[in-house]
Amino acid sequence: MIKPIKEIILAVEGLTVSFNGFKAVDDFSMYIDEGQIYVIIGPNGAGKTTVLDLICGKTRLTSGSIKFDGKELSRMKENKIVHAGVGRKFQNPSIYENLTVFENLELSYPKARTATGALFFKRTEEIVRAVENVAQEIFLDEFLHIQADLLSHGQKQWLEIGMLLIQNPRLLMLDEPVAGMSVTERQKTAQLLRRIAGGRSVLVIEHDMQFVEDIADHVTVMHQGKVLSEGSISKVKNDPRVIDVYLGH
Ligand SMILES: Nc1ncnc2c1ncn2[C@@H]1O[C@H](COP(=O)(O)OP(=O)(O)OP(=O)(O)O)[C@@H](O)[C@H]1O
Repeated sequence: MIKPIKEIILAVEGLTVSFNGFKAVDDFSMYIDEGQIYVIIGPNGAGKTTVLDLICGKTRLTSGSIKFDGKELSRMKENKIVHAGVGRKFQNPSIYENLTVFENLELSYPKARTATGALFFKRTEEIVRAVENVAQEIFLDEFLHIQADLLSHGQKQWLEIGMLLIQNPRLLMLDEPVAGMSVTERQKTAQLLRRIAGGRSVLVIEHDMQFVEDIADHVTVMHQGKVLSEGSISKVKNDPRVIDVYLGH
């Protein structure tokens, strides 16, 4: 059987940003396929988080282009980028600690957040079903009515992933999703991301190499704002330049 050619969902080309003359990201390019888990690794200060900031519109590029599903993102406002289908999770979970898991997910459901949606908001069958489905995906179906501050650190991270999933993004960007998690939680997160990636693309920044091995379809190593090496995990792991600047430390 001929393998179908995957569509590119995100094309980043020649991405450059300067902060007072310092190029944090320097002529960086990457292409993410539909359904792919794409991982960026590299030493501290390599420019990884800045790449996510540029894609989600938090930081404006100096030059280059960011095309998502054919649309140029670099001139769009942050909320328009979210609407276009790009979801981003930051390093620290930003959940509503005093609300339940159910309420956190419900609030993130797109229809519950529009101006009219908020005024005439009713807990419809559709919302309840969406919340329950996502809760099951993120291993929190038995915690729906627990207040979020009572969750473990790992469960809070999953809840925030769920709050993005319920918005049905086509590209999900996660900055160090397993930092501070137990080994079991890391394994479950890998399982979760593999399942998510069936229907959408996932861009992950991570330092935990075991986790990277468990999830990555493609690895790009960044160093000083540029691509140092890329390809399969086994290729980059054995690249002497990667060992020299990152893995050997
Ligand atoms: N808004 C900004 N203004 C000035 N310098 C910045 C800004 N954002 C990032 N930088 C600098 O750009 C460089 C890249 O930072 P970035 O956070 O992207 O690295 P990183 O690869 O994500 O590192 P880490 O693994 O530590 O998170 C750093 O030297 C940082 O100090």
